[in-house]
Amino acid sequence: MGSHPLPTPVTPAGKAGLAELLSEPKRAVVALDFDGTLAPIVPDPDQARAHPRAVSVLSRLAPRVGSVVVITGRPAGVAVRYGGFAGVPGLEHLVVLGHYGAERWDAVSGEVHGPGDDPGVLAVRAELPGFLERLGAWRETWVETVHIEHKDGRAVAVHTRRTDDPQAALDALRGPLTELAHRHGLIVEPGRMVLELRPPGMDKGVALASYVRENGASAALYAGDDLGDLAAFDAVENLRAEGVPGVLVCSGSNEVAELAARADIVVDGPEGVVGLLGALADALA
Ligand SMILES: O=P(O)(O)OC[C@H]1O[C@H](O[C@H]2O[C@H](CO)[C@@H](O)[C@H](O)[C@H]2O)[C@H](O)[C@@H](O)[C@@H]1O
Repeated sequence: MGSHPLPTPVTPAGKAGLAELLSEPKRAVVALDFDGTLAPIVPDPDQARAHPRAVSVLSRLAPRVGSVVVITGRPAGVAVRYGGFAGVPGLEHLVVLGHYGAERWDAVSGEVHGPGDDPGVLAVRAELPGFLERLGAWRETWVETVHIEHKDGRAVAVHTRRTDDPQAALDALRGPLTELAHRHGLIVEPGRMVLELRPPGMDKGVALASYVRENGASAALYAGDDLGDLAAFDAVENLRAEGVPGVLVCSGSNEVAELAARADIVVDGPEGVVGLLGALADALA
């Protein structure tokens, strides 16, 4: 047995979702965000790794449910690497949907499939250093410590976590980066101390709904921590309205309030998520 009891969802819809998952686990989809949910938030995005117990817990849970899928803003291959998800007994059927669902890795083939480079992203990539430089009023204060993350040719993320005042830097960058994104046909995806410029047309809600349908799932659980996960929360609520019960789990933090307000279960960050998944695996054993 794990050390965490299985929490009781606070809403009737969440209770119905968990009950369905427990009664027909082989028809359930368990969908999980990566950063902030399976992986603790760290200052350097390149140093993020799955929680030390995440892989072992997932490898216990995955054989007991219909499907486990990770849905992330990361490139799929990066999430697989930072998660340590490849070649793990028990995770032979794991799927990772990267770039908010635009890209797909599956453990069966070990291959990533997705669209190629986006011309708007390539243009932003070339323009961004000079663009930030021209915001000269900030140069001597925090712009030096803004971190640019190039996500293949599919997105560019501008991180402010390591600046002196991350929220102020984020607020100051939002307008200019939105103008830059729109000029190149992109959208701005806001997140935890990050503004990501990426192509429109896909989000975690579209990705989750189509994955649930593809698997003919009778129930879905989704766990996330950030604003990009709200679309997946919407998808679970839409699925419920269509008669597919679901559970909304918030990996809680002091940075994002929106998910906790809508969740059926709130746990304490990745440590709490791992505890919940372990309790679920125990309940299904
Ligand atoms: O969809 P996700 O898996 O949650 O990915 C969202 C973004 O996560 C990463 O940034 C966040 O995690 C970093 C590492 O802990 C942290 O430094 C940063 O402040 C967070 O915003 C990732 O770097 C982005 O590319 C993802 O889009």
